[in-house]
Amino acid sequence: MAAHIDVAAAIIRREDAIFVARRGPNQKMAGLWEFPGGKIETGETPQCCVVRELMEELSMTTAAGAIIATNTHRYEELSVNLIAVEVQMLKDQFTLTVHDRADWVPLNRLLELDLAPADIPIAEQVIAVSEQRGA
Ligand SMILES: Nc1nc2c([nH]c(=O)n2[C@H]2C[C@H](O)[C@@H](COP(=O)(O)OP(=O)(O)OP(=O)(O)O)O2)c(=O)[nH]1
Repeated sequence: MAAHIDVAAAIIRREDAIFVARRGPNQKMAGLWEFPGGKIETGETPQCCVVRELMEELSMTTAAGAIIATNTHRYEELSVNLIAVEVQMLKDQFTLTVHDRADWVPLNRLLELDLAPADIPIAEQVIAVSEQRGA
């Protein structure tokens, strides 16, 4: 049976744009765009995980809110349960360490990115939620 992991990913919104990062050359799935985050450790909430990972990988100071979307994707050898958490940046700064690019992408262009496969349904749910909220 394929290994299974729970991963928390940050949905950081600024006006009509979402923060995305591209997986760096030393990471699995290098070159694909993702919502930054990482594996949830035992006993950790998705919110604690995402705040910790954003600090570790991007030196970003954040606060996490509600879970906005989830998706389980089966890669060849790994099943990833991706939990997308709404996150606020508390300071407008970050530093790339594991990613090689980051960008703010308008919601209506999110699906044009070469996203990690698990992230496509998450992006669709984020777009749907924003449309329901009327913004
Ligand atoms: N962080 C993150 N990982 C994702 C996304 N989509 C997706 O399929 N993944 C996969 C890639 C990896 O197999 C796994 C999380 O890996 P990671 O490398 O970011 O997590 P981590 O920092 O805790 O891992 P590690 O380097 O310590 O091994 O989930 C996403 O949007 N964000």
